Amino acid sequence: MDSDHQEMEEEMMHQLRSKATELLLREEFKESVQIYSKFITHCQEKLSNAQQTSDLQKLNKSLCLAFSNRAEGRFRLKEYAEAIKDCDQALKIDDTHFKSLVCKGKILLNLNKYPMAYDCFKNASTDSQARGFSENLSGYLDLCKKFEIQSTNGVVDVSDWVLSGFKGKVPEFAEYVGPVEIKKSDLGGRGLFSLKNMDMGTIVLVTKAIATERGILPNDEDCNENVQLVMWKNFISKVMESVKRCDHTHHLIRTLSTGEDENGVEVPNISLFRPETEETEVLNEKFDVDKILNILDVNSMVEDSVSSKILGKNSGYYGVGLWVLASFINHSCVPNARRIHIGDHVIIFASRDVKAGEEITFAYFNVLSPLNKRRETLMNWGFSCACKRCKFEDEIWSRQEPGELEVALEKGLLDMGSVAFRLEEGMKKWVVKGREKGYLRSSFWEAFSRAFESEKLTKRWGKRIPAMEVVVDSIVDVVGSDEMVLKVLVEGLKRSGGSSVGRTSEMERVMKLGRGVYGKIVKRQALKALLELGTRDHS
Ligand SMILES: C[S@@+](CC[C@H](N)C(=O)[O-])C[C@H]1O[C@@H](n2cnc3c(N)ncnc32)[C@H](O)[C@@H]1O
Repeated sequence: MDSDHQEMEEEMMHQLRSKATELLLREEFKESVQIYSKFITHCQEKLSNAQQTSDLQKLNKSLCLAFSNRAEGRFRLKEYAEAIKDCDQALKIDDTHFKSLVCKGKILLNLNKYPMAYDCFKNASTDSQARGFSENLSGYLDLCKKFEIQSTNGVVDVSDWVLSGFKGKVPEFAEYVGPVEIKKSDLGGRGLFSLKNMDMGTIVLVTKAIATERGILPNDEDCNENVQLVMWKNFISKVMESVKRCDHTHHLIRTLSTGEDENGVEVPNISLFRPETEETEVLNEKFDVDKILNILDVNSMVEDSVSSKILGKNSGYYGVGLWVLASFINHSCVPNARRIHIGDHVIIFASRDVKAGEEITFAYFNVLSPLNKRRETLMNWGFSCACKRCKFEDEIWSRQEPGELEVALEKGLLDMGSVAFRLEEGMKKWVVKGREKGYLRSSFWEAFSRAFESEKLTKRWGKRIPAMEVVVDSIVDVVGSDEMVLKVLVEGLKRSGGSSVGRTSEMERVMKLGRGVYGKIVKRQALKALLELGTRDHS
């Protein structure tokens, strides 16, 4: 090659490298990655023809840096698998390359590979460049350790964030999969089952969304619908992007139900979802848009009311997302778990004591409502509920009176104390006993709550219907803790004043219920703050 040609080529490589770096700094990652790819191809060609050791060294150095920078660009584009490959290429040239070690650490942290990420940051920290590094390496090392512990014991504590009034960065969590397995469920398709006894508030799993879309909904109903539609479209695009970017995400999403042939579906092994599991390479799974749309239809979740109304968010807030493992949890009108959304994570926890072998379920909607109302709501979900409460109530509703009471409740035909009283009398006649009383009291909770909240109704019906504590305990025993029940209890406690002995036990009941509503994510003081916010917000 003549020297003119060589000079021209060197100039062209110099231009490419400068442009790619400039684009990276300007955070135009897609374009930067494209130009780095061109540069890398040229560099590799030159390398294969290079003879002199000094040329080889110079080219290898440039190539190493280019791989490392392309990895950074791909990392920022969330193309994690490709970004890791680039880091490995750079580290093959120089196994102590500082930038590549840090970048690989950050990618592994995002992929929930905490011990491997720790090793990368540890190796990087021994490099002389570590001292001048703007990002805090020891912070990353601490985070890896913290997440590793969290991913094994499932302990999450957001007390400081709650007590600060939700100021600062929204907490981040490690992925955690508790003692659970996926099995066929009597409710429909597959479900998540507990392998151990868990007490109220115990965290079952913590998992990050594949994608979310959030916004504030306007008050106007028509506008509101349009905004929701746009958000839904954006959400779908985000999911599709994630699927295209990552084969593993695609593979996980494809394990979810499309709503068809629920009984013929495969039961995936829970280890597929554990953060410590090595990802097996899944190649060439067909990208089927219709299938993914069906999956999103069945499995997307709207962020629930407690999280959206209380945890530092505005009213009118609306969030939709896809959390893959949580999507295996079936609905039940006798749920034993609840969810709370913080940032992109969903935390699932027991809302009452759960026995080993029990299916973990949560309520997809408000189950403190009567049978026909629940059925109406379920029409939007496209399935009919096969839970034991629905089966039991189906039989009870075959009599005339429960249906009439439901209409009276809905249309306000009777005063609410009267509805509660008639229900209690009816339960004697229909020989409803034990926990099943809790089913029906849950169905007519609105009548009870309004009777307990009104001085006039309490005066009139107080002696003829069971005490608030009795009703609350029987409801919590079957449907777990619920924020609406909690609110009535807290308000009652505030109203009553009562003797200090009585107050202590009532306070304990409130705190226990609070544990079931918020889970073990906060210590006592922060739980009290949440209880205060919860009652203010729902009033
Ligand atoms: C988010 S998925 C839950 C996991 C699903 N069973 C699976 O196998 O992937 C929701 C679907 O599960 C089924 N399902 C959930 N709860 C149910 C219930 N209580 N009764 C009947 N089917 C239920 C319905 O088909 C529903 O569309």
